[in-house]
Amino acid sequence: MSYLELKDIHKAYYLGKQAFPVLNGINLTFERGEFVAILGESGGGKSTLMNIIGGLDRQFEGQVLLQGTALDHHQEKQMDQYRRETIGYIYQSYNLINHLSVLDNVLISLDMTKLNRSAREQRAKELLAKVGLTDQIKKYPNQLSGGQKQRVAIARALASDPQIIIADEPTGALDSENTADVLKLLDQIAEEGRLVICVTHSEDVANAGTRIVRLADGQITSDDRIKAAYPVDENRQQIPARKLPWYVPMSTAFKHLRYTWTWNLIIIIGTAIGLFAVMLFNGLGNGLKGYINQEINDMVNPRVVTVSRYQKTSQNQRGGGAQANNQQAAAMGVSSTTTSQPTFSSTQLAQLKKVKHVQTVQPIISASNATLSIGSKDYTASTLTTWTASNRKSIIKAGHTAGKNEIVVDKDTVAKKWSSKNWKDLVGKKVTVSFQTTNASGKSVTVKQQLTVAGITESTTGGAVNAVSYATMKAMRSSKDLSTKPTSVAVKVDSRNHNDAVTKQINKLKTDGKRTYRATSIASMLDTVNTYVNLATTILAAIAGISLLVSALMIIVTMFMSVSARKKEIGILRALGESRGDIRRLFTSESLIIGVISALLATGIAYGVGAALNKVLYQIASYNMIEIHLGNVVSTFIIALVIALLAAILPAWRAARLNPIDALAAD
Ligand SMILES: Nc1ncnc2c1ncn2[C@@H]1O[C@H](COP(=O)(O)OP(=O)(O)OP(=O)(O)O)[C@@H](O)[C@H]1O
Repeated sequence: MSYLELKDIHKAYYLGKQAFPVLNGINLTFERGEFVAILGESGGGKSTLMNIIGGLDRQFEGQVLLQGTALDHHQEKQMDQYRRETIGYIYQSYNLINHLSVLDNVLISLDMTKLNRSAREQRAKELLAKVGLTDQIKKYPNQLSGGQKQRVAIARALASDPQIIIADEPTGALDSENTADVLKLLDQIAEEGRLVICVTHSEDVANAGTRIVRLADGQITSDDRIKAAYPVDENRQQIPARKLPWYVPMSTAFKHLRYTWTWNLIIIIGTAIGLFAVMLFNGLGNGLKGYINQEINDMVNPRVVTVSRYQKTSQNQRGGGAQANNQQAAAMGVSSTTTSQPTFSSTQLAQLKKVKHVQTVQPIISASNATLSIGSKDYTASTLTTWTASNRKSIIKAGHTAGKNEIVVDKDTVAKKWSSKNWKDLVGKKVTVSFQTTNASGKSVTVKQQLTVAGITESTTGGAVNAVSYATMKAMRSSKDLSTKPTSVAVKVDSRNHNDAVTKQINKLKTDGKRTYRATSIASMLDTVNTYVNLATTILAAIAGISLLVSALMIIVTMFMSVSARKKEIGILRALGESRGDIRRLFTSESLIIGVISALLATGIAYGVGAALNKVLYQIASYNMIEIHLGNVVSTFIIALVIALLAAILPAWRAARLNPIDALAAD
């Protein structure tokens, strides 16, 4: 049984339906320790035969047997393994990978062995020393002479310790001195017990071997042994091979990106700009939400739920926006209720107090369209209410909260109208408050009382706040024999988190099977505001995201260009034994690396620009308007990776589908 046997190999190329036969029944046997020269005219089919032996060509008839077992050229994985474990290639045009250093060119083959990292590096260095290139290992192929390149190729062919070395015109591009060196190396390789098959059309080269096979018209015309084959040490252990680990294509991709960094930098910057815009808009959305929430919380206590008696009005039935406005106003403690509204009994106040998580229950009485007369001038307070826990003290911009026979008045609609410059001076002035209401028997009654201005309020969320203490309101109404029962109630909850639960609970309370209360909380208003801010932010981010489409297209174009420019590399890697999956991983990794670097750059820019904008905006709003959260960063990375992955699919697929022989023939 021969080590390698070719049985009746036929091969024809087709142009359309027309066949051009190249090999017409080749029968040959080879043994290890031989240095076989296949000699023939140019175009005689030598390279075609080598591609069949090397497991690159699958379109032929006949059999290739390795140690008596026929190879199945249609089993892609089996052929990948065969090339990886058994074959080492040396080409006339060297076929080194330009973006890898001399050492890396050799290591790329060693990555498919089970040697550990340091052993792989040691072997690569030893092989490079053997071919006389110890000083050149850090250079790149374009920094070497032709002879040096071919020696790197020889070291690479030997790296994975293959039993068969196929050399296709290895000296075709070399001068006589380098030719002699290369032939000597090939002879040494055969002497080590390997099978060297060298294609040539030079008699001199052929004579350097142990056997000459002549090929003409697609057939063997002679087969002469000129020297005895070298003995083979059967006990010699071959270095075990393995599939390429997943991280190697990634590191090769990184090396390629580094080698072609200028072009890639442009793509990365382009992609990063789109990602940055998305991140910044999201950050702005967070900032705006935070700002609005803070502003509202500064003015209204979010732990307060405002409760009025439930009335089934025509507005309720329509569920119109006016009701929502009333509810919001009520939530701010600025109830627009009128005296004709139902009031709360003490039992009902007690019932509310008993609701779980309720801390205090504060009654409110409001009056509509009160007139505030200061000196000879009249001002209108659309609502005069009683001060409760729902009002933040921080809305008082001058003076203090209203005590007995005191009032706090709105800055814009009262104090500033009184004096636009010296509005603070209104504190301490006397004001006559009057409003009309109806008594128990339905008669119109005017309530009028002189009060002192205790403070001036400013609220930007719920309109004007004109308020007296509950005791003052009660006294004013008692003087006219009017009811002093509350028209609404401010319910303070033990924690903000229980706000919703309490609101729901109160709304569920029933008397005789009918709903009793309508509870509204500032939290629901904040929810509405947040929904709108989220919507606006998402729209802005989505518009910015359109630029990411351009980024994706840029990555696709780059990847396609990269595949076209690196066809030869793909062919070389396939010849070394890399699978289609490895090639796909190589280009996908490259795209993913572009995505990750773009996302990193975008994050850096976003934080930088965000900080700069915050500096400016802080002067205006005293708030850091750009708040980029970790979640925004994570989602940016996810977006970048998804884009990169999608952009890589087609180019990587195309690269993996390339026929290795066509790829190797690329310029
Ligand atoms: N992909 C192909 N499609 C069509 N014909 C091809 C193809 N590849 C090679 N041929 C033809 O097959 C024949 C054998 O080519 P091959 O490259 O095997 O010859 P060779 O002996 O190696 O030549 P050289 O010494 O010039 O490299 C040539 O006539 C060539 O034109």
